[in-house]
Amino acid sequence: MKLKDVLRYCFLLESVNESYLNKDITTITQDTRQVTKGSLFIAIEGANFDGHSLIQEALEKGATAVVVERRPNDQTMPYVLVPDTKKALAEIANAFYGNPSETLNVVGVTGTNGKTTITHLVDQIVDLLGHKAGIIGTMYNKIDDQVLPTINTTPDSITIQKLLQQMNRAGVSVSALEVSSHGLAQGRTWGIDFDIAVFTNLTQDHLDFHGSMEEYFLAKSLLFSQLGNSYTGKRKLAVINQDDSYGRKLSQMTSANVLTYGCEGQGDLQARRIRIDSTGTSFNLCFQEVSYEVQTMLIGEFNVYNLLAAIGVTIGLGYNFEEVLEVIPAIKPVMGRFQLVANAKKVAAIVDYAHTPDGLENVLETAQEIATKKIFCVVGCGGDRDKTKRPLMAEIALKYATTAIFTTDNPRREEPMSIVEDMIAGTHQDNYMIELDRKKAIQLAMDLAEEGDLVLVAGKGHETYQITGEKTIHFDDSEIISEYQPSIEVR
Ligand SMILES: CC(=O)N[C@H]1[C@@H](OP(=O)(O)OP(=O)(O)OC[C@H]2O[C@@H](n3ccc(=O)[nH]c3=O)[C@H](O)[C@@H]2O)O[C@H](CO)[C@@H](O)[C@@H]1O[C@H](C)C(=O)N[C@@H](C)C(=O)N[C@H](CCC(=O)O)C(=O)O
Ligand SMILES: Nc1ncnc2c1ncn2[C@@H]1O[C@H](COP(=O)(O)OP(=O)(O)OP(=O)(O)O)[C@@H](O)[C@H]1O
Ligand SMILES: N[C@H](CCC[C@H](N)C(=O)O)C(=O)O
Ligand SMILES: [Mg+2]
Repeated sequence: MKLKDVLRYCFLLESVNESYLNKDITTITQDTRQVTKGSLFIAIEGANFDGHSLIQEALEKGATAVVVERRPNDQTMPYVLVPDTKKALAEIANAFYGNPSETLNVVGVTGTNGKTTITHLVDQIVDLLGHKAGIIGTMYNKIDDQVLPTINTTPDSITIQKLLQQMNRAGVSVSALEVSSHGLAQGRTWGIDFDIAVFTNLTQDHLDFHGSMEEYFLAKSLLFSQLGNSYTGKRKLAVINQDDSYGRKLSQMTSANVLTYGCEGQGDLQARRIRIDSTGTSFNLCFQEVSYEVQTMLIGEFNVYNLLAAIGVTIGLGYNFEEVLEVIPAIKPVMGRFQLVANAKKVAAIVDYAHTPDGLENVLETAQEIATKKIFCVVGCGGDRDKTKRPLMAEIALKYATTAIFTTDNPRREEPMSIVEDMIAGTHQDNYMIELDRKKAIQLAMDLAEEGDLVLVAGKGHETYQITGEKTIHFDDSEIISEYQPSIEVR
């Protein structure tokens, strides 16, 4: 593709001369390590590196031109000056991969908790109705049945646009994207023509990155500014949790049409009479003054919210409402989200990805509804992440659990014991134990649990690894539970 075509969606402050604009671009990249002959290199200022300091290296490796937001000292080099290279990266990726979101139905899901669950619910509904779906998110990226590994929940713009192009080529009709606040703040989703945007909730997380809840909310709200309105010919819909105060604010802020949902008596889609047991959840769904009985294998009120959001998305997609309701009982729970794991002790053992105060509270509330006796909660907090959520998570564990066992999550570059110390700092309760070895902590909870008790292992859900320092080892909470053998003697 010619450079001028690659740049067609960009706002250029200064461009290289005509002869360069007609040169062929073989690849686009923001990483000098991936530059080959004919690449277009886009300089990004990141947390560790400033790509602008690497433009000479990119040219030496054969880049045809570089895209910058600061004019280089050597103005004879082939450069393109733009106001914002992160935005330009997204626009360039969009052009290079053929503007795939124009033809795909793209659903963006944002909020503190529920993104992975909702994208998987949408994926399953679309699939059960006989269409092809794709996912970009925390656990993996998925193009119809093809599963690809991922690093970020919301990848960089080039990866996203490439995946969307592959989805288009594979005949996917609906692509469900998890849109993280980091992704929004770093402009990874600019250039995507979203059709539907979902807001789940906003509670404390990532304050290390955003600084305050206001900034965090502002980042989340960018998805809804980007959604635009319906005057472009495409149907645009914002699906918003009406029970969340930030959700109510967003409804006022977006220029798109809004469909609200909730469980507290407000919203276009409402769940009433929610009943929860260890096999699933049932509720009455009220929509346009008609009430429908819904049954799902998913457990917990928080999952009712997730299901309402997914149903809202299908309304936005124009699917037949009754047909959607018919497939709901067939939807399978999402891996690592209130996942019941069979075990030799025959106790209710649950693995869940709750890694925020609100997530943990929701899950423990649900646990309380199905537990008949004691609750043991194994939980830790991630290293190199928001420290202020640590004591809040410990407090919640201590409030709901008979005994909490504090352990490691992914300590990353932090000292495991100091993370636990942050968790218990200030607590006056003593119903906890500390076992830093997560495997031993899970086994300890299983040892202590008796018939009728419940063990909740929180924080890592589907993860199959543990990161300590620079080392990543295989680690799987559910594997430890299912392989657990009761010892004769209780430790
Ligand atoms: C702090 C953060 O968000 N970092 C993200 C960011 O990387 P960065 O800013 O550190 O980049 P950098 O290393 O400073 O490099 C700057 C630029 O120089 C380039 N470079 C660098 C070195 C070199 O030799 N040559 C070169 O060209 C890089 O390619 C880059 O373009 O941009 C990268 C590309 O988009 C991301 O992969 C990376 O995510 C890291 C891995 C990460 O852990 N991020 C987490 C915090 C995150 O984003 N999490 C959210 C989910 C959160 C949630 O639960 O909601 C997510 O969406 O994953
Ligand atoms: N709607 C919800 N409201 C509150 N808590 C929820 C909700 N849905 C899920 N949770 C809790 O949050 C955890 C994470 O859920 P999920 O993976 O769907 O969220 P996410 O937004 O994708 O998280 P991440 O930001 O890590 O990608 C679940 O394991 C559960 O404990
Ligand atoms: N997307 C979240 C996931 C946290 C999961 C938890 N297990 C941890 O490692 O802290 C984050 O990166 O903050
Ligand atoms: Mg997720």
